[in-house]
Amino acid sequence: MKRTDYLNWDEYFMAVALLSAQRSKDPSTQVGACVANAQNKIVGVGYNGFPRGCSDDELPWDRSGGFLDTKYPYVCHAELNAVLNAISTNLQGCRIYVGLFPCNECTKVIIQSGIREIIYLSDKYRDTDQVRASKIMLDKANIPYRQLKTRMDSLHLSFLLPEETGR
Ligand SMILES: O=c1ccn([C@H]2C[C@H](O)[C@@H](COP(=O)(O)O)O2)c(=O)[nH]1
Ligand SMILES: [Zn+2]
Repeated sequence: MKRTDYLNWDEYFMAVALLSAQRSKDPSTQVGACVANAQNKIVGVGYNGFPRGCSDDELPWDRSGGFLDTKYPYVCHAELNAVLNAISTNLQGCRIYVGLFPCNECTKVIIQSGIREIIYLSDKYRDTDQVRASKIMLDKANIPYRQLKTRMDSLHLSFLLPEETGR
């Protein structure tokens, strides 16, 4: 009998986004993104982090203070990295899976890249003007967005060998 508790495509790509987020050094919000094409192949992944060559130990991770003393002017958002890391610049018809609803700057990148759908988990910044602007642009551009509905609360990964766990 085949397994029935396997991940569906949406769960699989969101899990890849969440796994990618685990690479983020941001102490408060770790965001991951995964771009999948119409053939359900992963074509790009990313997470929020500082640009290449900008040391994680030298730039600030603070949320408050003078603008230049916070992470905000420096951090590359997960969606931007996923698009820039993609194996092709042509993302027409792709979907992007993100842990957090995209900000307005990421939304512009998503629209311009040709991505045709956004699937997200958290919308914790829904009351900000950035996310309001995202939704205005997405509605005008006819790009649907939906929150992932899943029967799963969590996913357990183990690095132990099967013989070590007795499974
Ligand atoms: O579209 C987005 C919006 C935000 N992020 C990243 C940028 C920051 O590293 C965190 C947000 O930090 P807070 O401390 O919650 O303000 O999320 C992103 O990758 N994509
Ligand atoms: Zn963003």
